[in-house]
Amino acid sequence: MKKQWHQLPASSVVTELNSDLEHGLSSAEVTSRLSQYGYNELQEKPRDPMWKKFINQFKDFLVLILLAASVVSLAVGELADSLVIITIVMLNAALGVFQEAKAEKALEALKKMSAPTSKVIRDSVVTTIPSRELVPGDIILLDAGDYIPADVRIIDSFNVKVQEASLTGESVPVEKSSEALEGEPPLADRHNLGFMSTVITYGRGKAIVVGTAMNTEIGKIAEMLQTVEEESTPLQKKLAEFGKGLGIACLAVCAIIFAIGLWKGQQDGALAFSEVQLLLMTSISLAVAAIPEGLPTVVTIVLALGMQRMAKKNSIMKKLHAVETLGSISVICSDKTGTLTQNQMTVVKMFTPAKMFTVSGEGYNPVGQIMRDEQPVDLVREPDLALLLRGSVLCNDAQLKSSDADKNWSIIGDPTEGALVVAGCKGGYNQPQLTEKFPRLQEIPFDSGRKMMTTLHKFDGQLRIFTKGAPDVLLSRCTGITADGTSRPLTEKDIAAIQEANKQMASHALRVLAVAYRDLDVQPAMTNPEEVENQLVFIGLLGMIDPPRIEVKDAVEVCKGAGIRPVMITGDHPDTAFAIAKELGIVTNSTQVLTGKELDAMSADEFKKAVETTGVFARVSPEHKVAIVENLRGNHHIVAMTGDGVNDAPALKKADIGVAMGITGTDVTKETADMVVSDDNFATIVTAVEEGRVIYTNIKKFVYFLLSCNASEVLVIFFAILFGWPIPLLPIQLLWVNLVTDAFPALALGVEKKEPNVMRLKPRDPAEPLMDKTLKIMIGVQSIAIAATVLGAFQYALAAYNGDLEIARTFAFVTLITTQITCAYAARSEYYSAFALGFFSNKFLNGGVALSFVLLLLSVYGPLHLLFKTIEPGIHEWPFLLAVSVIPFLVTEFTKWLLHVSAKPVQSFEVKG
Ligand SMILES: Nc1ncnc2c1ncn2[C@@H]1O[C@H](COP(=O)(O)OP(=O)(O)OP(=O)(O)O)[C@@H](O)[C@H]1O
Ligand SMILES: [Ca+2]
Repeated sequence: MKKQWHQLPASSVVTELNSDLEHGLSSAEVTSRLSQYGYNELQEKPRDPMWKKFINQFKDFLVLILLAASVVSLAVGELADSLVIITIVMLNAALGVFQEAKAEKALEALKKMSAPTSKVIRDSVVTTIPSRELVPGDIILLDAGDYIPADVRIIDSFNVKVQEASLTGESVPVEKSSEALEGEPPLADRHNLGFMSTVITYGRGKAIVVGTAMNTEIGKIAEMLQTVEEESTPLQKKLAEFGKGLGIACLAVCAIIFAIGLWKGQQDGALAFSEVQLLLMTSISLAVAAIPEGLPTVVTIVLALGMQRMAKKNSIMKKLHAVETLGSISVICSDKTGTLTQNQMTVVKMFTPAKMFTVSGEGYNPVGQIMRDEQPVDLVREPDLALLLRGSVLCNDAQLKSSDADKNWSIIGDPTEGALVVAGCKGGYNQPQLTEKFPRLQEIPFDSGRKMMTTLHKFDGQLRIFTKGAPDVLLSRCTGITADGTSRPLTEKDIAAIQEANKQMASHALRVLAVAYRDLDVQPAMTNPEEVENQLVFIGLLGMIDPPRIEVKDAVEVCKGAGIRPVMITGDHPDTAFAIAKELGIVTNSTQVLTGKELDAMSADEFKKAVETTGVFARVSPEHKVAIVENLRGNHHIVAMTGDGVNDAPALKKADIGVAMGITGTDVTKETADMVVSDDNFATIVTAVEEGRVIYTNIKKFVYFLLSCNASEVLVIFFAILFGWPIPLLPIQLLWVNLVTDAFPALALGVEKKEPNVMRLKPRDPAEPLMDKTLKIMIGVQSIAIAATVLGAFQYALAAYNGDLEIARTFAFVTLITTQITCAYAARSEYYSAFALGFFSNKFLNGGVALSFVLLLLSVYGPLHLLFKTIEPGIHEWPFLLAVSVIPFLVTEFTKWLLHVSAKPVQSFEVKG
């Protein structure tokens, strides 16, 4: 029998799969394998087909009644009427399907955007590709924090530990190795295999893909991945509930209208069957028109469109609800490195016992000089400096690259480490040569809890480890210090001098790393960092500059104006952090800085108070981040928290909005996060908050518009019946109004541009109801104004045209549509008048209004006017019709002005701390 992957040595697996450890697969080979094996994705359940979606639209009870009623009228001979009603209902359903499909598509597109990626060797180079493009035989690199993207056979493992709970249920990470195994151990014990969708929690390694897609262990179990239902957002839930209540109220009102109508009719003598029928159809049509059943779908569309806009501005929202929450954010906790700073490190200072050196040069370009007292140094005379450079180049996973022709230097890996490689180059140490001369035997990878990294080398015929890390941590592990090429015990005086040098660099905003070494007689296991990173000999310090991002300063300013407190959280030294935070305007005073140690010493109460006034948390570990989020939330803040490292996931999960970094972030943080910032930039988060606020107010706008339009329709019929007037609008006319105004102008309001004061208001309280007092007043005023105008026009026409009902209904019909579409302009802002916003600044609204107007003309002119039972208004009627159409708009604008004047002026909020 053919041997299984775990039974073969790694090298045989590579040969078996026709791959190459160094060069990986070629593009041509990948193409052919892709067509053979297909994409590396688990199958999803197919979505509902169009026709099913269409049918679903008719699940609404009322619509069914309406259809039934039309069929009945069809039977009794009202042919044209019933057909028109049925057609309108179909159009409505089609619109519903269209909206749903649009929402679905937008969500789909976003899901693709945040798809996982893998680092793979192809055509001899390391590239990052979407994991779905992996094929068997691909050589991939494994890193802590990544998902294993397919089933793989481990080739190299540097302490790779994998959490396989999703497959085996075992929550303790398993250590992986490359050794071949005998027999048929259970999955959980196949230590040389990695399984799709499990998480690397620690270490680094290399592996070869042996199975993809449904051909993986998880694929075998899952068979078919259920499409994850997008959970409704709080707003959608609120709206759905609200809509239900509104629906019941509408039904009640329509029933009352029907009852009053019957009663009034009875008083005027017996009602004819056709009159009862009209009354019934009117009540049902009114209910159908007035119940805003499409509201949740429109909200989804607006949210999804908003997500697409945000994606163009580098923030990828992973969950719909996050778009809403963004608008309420009151604290943004941000990493320093890369988010507030450029993450373009350059070593500018070096320190070896009692000596300070400066380094010239820019960025990753390895051209520059190491100087002391303005004189270039000779490394032969500075053995400690030479060792410092070699140690920092060897204990390093970054690589320096140049795209030869234009001498554009870049690094692969961690920028901090990249800076060290560059510094090494400036001192004449070429990294590849150095690593060949002193090969790495083992390593303990960096982690932000330990704040150190260690590698073991064969160094001039002996075993030597190099450790680099945060100076304060490293120094506490040192017992010796270098002294002109040899070493001696570390003294208190040495420590003071090192700390002084460290402080000096840090206060100039430099990030400082320390390097140390230790010689060993036997090769240690390197599994327990405590045992190895000990009794070290201090070599020196390297200070590197990481300039703040320029745009962040403005973003911080915007935050403060918007009642949002920016907070820096960093693993770096407090002095470095303070220097940068001060430059960015996050803090002004060093009393606003706290360290992880200080946090540890606090009582729960002190901690809770401290988070209110602290602008910088330095030297913190991922556990501190969790505690900071918890306390801020305990103080009723809505918190956004950024993270990139393996251990940041818990903090991201705890935050109201977890923000993962697109460039430096690990798979796990991206998976946990609600939002991924693709350019790692703090300013992008602020832009997203702004967008979140805009989206929320836009939703408010169209809810307001839709409800006041629908309410006005109910009021028109209600009062007409109450006063014993003829019914001013026919069922088909009501349904048509609903179709014409609900769809286009309302949607256009959902994509309004931002109002000038969005970022000058306080964050919205998430408990605040969508329908606040202002909105309720506005809906009341506007719907009454529309209803009064329509009824006025109806009565005027009755009087002016000798009680001709058809003319009067046409007047009511035209006025209802025109008043509603002019009111859409008033709905564009709660604060600003339509005149201030300008009438042409929302082209979608203008388009929607124009379309509505064309549909209106179609229903009063030409062949359709017969179906809608309207007369064709003449040139003499239009001046009146157009003049009255602006009345409700003006009334609304006036009310807005009154409310605006009486309300507190829009202001800037001073932020504590
Ligand atoms: N590759 C590395 N090797 C050794 N030590 C490192 C390495 N990277 C960082 N350090 C040290 O560990 C400390 C903490 O690093 P960590 O990545 O947790 O936070 P940070 O990058 O400084 O800040 P932020 O949390 O804002 O990104 C650093 O200040 C530095 O002293
Ligand atoms: Ca970091």
